[in-house]
Amino acid sequence: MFTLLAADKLAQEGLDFINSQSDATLLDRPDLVDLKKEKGQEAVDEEVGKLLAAGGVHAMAVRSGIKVTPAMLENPGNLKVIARAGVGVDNIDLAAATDKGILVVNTAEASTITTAEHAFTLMMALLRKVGPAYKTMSDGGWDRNKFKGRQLHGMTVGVVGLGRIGRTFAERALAFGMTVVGYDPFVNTDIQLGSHTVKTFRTFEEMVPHVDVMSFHVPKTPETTGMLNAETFALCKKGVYVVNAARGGIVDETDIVAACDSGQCAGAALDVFTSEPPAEDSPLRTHPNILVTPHLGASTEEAQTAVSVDAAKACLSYLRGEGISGAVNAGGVRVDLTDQQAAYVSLADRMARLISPMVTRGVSELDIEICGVELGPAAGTIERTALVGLLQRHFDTPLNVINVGSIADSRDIETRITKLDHAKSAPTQLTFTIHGPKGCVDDAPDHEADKVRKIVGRVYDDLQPRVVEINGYAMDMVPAGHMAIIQNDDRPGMIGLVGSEFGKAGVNIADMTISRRENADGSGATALMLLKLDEAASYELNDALGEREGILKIASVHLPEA
Ligand SMILES: NC(=O)C1=CN([C@@H]2O[C@H](COP(=O)(O)OP(=O)(O)OC[C@H]3O[C@@H](n4cnc5c(N)ncnc54)[C@H](O)[C@@H]3O)[C@@H](O)[C@H]2O)C=CC1
Ligand SMILES: O=C(O)C(=O)COP(=O)(O)O
Repeated sequence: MFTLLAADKLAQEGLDFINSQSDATLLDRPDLVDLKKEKGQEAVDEEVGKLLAAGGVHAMAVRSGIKVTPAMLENPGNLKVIARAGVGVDNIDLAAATDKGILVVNTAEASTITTAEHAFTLMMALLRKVGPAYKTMSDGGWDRNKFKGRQLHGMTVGVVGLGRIGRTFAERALAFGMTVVGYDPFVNTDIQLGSHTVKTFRTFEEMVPHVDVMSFHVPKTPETTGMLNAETFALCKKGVYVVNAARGGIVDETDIVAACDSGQCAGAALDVFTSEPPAEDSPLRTHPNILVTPHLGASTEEAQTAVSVDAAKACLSYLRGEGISGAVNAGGVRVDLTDQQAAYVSLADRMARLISPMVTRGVSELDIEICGVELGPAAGTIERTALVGLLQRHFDTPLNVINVGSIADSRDIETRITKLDHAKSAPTQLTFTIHGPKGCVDDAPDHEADKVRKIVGRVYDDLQPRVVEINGYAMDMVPAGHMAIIQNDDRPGMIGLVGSEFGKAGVNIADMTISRRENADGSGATALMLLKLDEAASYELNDALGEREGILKIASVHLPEA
């Protein structure tokens, strides 16, 4: 049974969806938003932190009403996924979630039109002074001269951020006869919207002198924070209009008041604020040329229903292992794999775990060679699964496919993937080559092949995983259950010696494969035994065997049953 904590005010339809699922229960806590307003975020951290630590929450859905902080996620219990029922994840500490292996998803598509419509509404209302005109009338007045506005048709609007909402806004502006230009550092050409070309500028500073109105549709990042400020205002046409329905602080809140006071800015419409709600005495609330709405961009029946249902579905689908949609912090990982791809992901896990005890000197590079085009879509998943299998033995922190990428990055462990097409000589297979710390070679490798750790695996038609080579020793064994890897001198009596040590310890050997590798200098050969055991080999047994003459290395692992 999965429990979803709705930690914000989510539309009923998403909650109903959870309640309609036989494997899910709902913990609906819209009061957390009020708790934040009354007692602050720390109180929310404590309350949610307690719920999570108790272990009964598997998924959590939020909007922008509360923050998801490192303190809240200190002990996340069984929390596996956080869904942002909406777009912006700036209220979620992604690094903390990633470190704890928690998937973060958003519902990016569902509120695009609604938010673009709100930004457009703000632009129209701003230029026609709808806000102050309404206020005058509701106060009993009537003034037709004071509220003369401006016409959109013929104006140039600069769209900052040409993603989903920016483009949707731009299409509407074009329909109103505006000239649309844009700035987005990740869009490198002019863009075509219907029969119109939207000219894009290479820098924000280059664009601003050309526009009568600008509208922001960018995420809040260090680069976008304060991008419209006193300096960039000075580059604008006098009397520019500004719309911000993206995030508070992208337009500097002090500088916009000053620009509205000086007339450099003819008016601003703001839906979002650095701190929400802004202070009661904030000049943003009362400035005659500033129109404000309380973060209503995504607030329509249609969008809220869609984001709530999408968030609920995304959580359950991930928890059930059916798929990942809208992942913000799990690049490349997929669970919607074909049977064959899934079998190779499982093989990657087994190969990495099997070789892991032989990786005693550390890892600087992992080369993954994927042979077989059909495995291409699973490459990211294979990569992360392999990293988890390789590193987990050496880490106390629980690793998984979500957090392993950032942990590997933080330790400068480089992964390279080579994808190869089939050739007669190379069947569908995975090869992992693990390099020790840079500049470090095996203490005294007897063989060139021992400078690195290398393992090759395949999956046959029966979808069973097979290991077919370890460091130049050819073999064919299903890696499953309790296993021991023993490297020894290739001379008579070694099998008996190994058998008798296991016998003495009362551990039954269920299966065994032995492979011989000639020494490079022709001085003889070594062998690798791969043993399947009915139970785990104890440390004492490994130690005793390791002491015996002719035994070069021994390692044991426990893998899932096949
Ligand atoms: N007011 C509200 O209620 C809502 C606000 N939003 C805000 O709108 C933002 C945009 O949403 P979408 O269009 O769905 O996201 P998106 O990811 O489709 O588009 C964002 C665009 O910004 C661009 N960008 C990134 N850094 C930039 C920079 N330094 N300068 C210029 N462009 C830059 C990206 O390349 C991308 O094309 C969200 O991040 C969110 O903060 C979203 C929904 C509702
Ligand atoms: O989706 C977004 O990014 C929004 O800003 C909407 O926020 P909300 O869910 O209405 O609190």
